[in-house]
Amino acid sequence: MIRPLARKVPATVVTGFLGAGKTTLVRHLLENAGGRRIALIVNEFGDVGVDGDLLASCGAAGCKEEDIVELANGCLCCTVADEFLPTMQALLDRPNPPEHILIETSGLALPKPLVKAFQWPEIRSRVTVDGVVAVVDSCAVAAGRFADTPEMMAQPEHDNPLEEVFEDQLLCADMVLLNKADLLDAAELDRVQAEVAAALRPGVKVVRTTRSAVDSMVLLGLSAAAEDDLATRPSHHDSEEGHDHDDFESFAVTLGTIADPEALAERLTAAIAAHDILRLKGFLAVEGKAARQVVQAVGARIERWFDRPWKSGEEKLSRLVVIGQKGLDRSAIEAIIAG
Ligand SMILES: Nc1nc2c(ncn2[C@@H]2O[C@H](COP(=O)(O)OP(=O)(O)OP(=O)(O)O)[C@@H](O)[C@H]2O)c(=O)[nH]1
Repeated sequence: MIRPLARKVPATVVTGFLGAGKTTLVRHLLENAGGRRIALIVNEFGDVGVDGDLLASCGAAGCKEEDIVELANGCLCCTVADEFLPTMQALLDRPNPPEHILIETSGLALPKPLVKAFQWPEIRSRVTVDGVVAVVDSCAVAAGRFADTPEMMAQPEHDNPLEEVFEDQLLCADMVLLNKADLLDAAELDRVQAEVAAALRPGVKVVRTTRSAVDSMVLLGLSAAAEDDLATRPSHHDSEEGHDHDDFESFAVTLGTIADPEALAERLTAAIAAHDILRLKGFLAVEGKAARQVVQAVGARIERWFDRPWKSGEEKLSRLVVIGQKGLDRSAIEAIIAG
């Protein structure tokens, strides 16, 4: 009897700048998996694993803790050989392998080196990149977050690290979500769409979303085989062997139990306004509360909610990760946050 060739396991790479809505998308996909067994690989910038932790506690039927793998050591696009390939192999070798693999990259990762890793002989015959999905913070684009400042324009050969990362993510995409559509009006969204479309390969589908809500059947079935057409996906870093993230930095702020979370939120707002903080996120232990509070800040916008009770034996600590471009004044930011 001739056995049919085993179908390759599709993998979706979720890219997008810091705070665009990648974890929100992953959660939406897991909640709408339609019974599919999905494994998730999460990589974050900064040493506090907020995304994986949030997903592990989301309680969605398609989201089992053992199916979430966190790759914490640095950037996924730079550690493919040491971290990513063994992780993929281990997932594929499971007695009950996943039917789809989702990879949430850090907001500062370049997707192309990761897609390239799918050409490695060890995994090439077993898994394919079904699609690269770029989540865009439409609000940040509208605010000119990725555009050159007049000072940058004044320099003849200027680099804008934010713009380069953002463009690399768009240039590699098979599908783009113009997310946070709820925060803009139609005319602003039209402008954002025109700006984003200029950086896309021909034929890439653009969808406007709020809270990354998109049809999971469409998004998890793009059949792009992206590893086979890398030449059509240019990158600012094509001529480099690897790339580093020297342009960006992060640090964690650890606080005890917070008596007045409102006052802390005001101090966070003040710190974000006074310093160029791109992203701030983490968990708070609030005095008198059995549940931990999630803090999510992207630019000036801060969201907070209680997600789950502290587990017994878990250290009740408040930890926030702060991410920005190189040169953040850590002690000044810590002083504002500490109050
Ligand atoms: N108003 C609004 N907020 C959104 C939307 N999508 C996500 N958010 C919020 O934006 C913040 C960041 O969302 P995440 O999904 O964590 O973003 P991310 O891309 O995973 O962030 P990093 O992993 O840190 O790069 C959270 O506070 C979300 O609740 C949206 O469509 N509209």
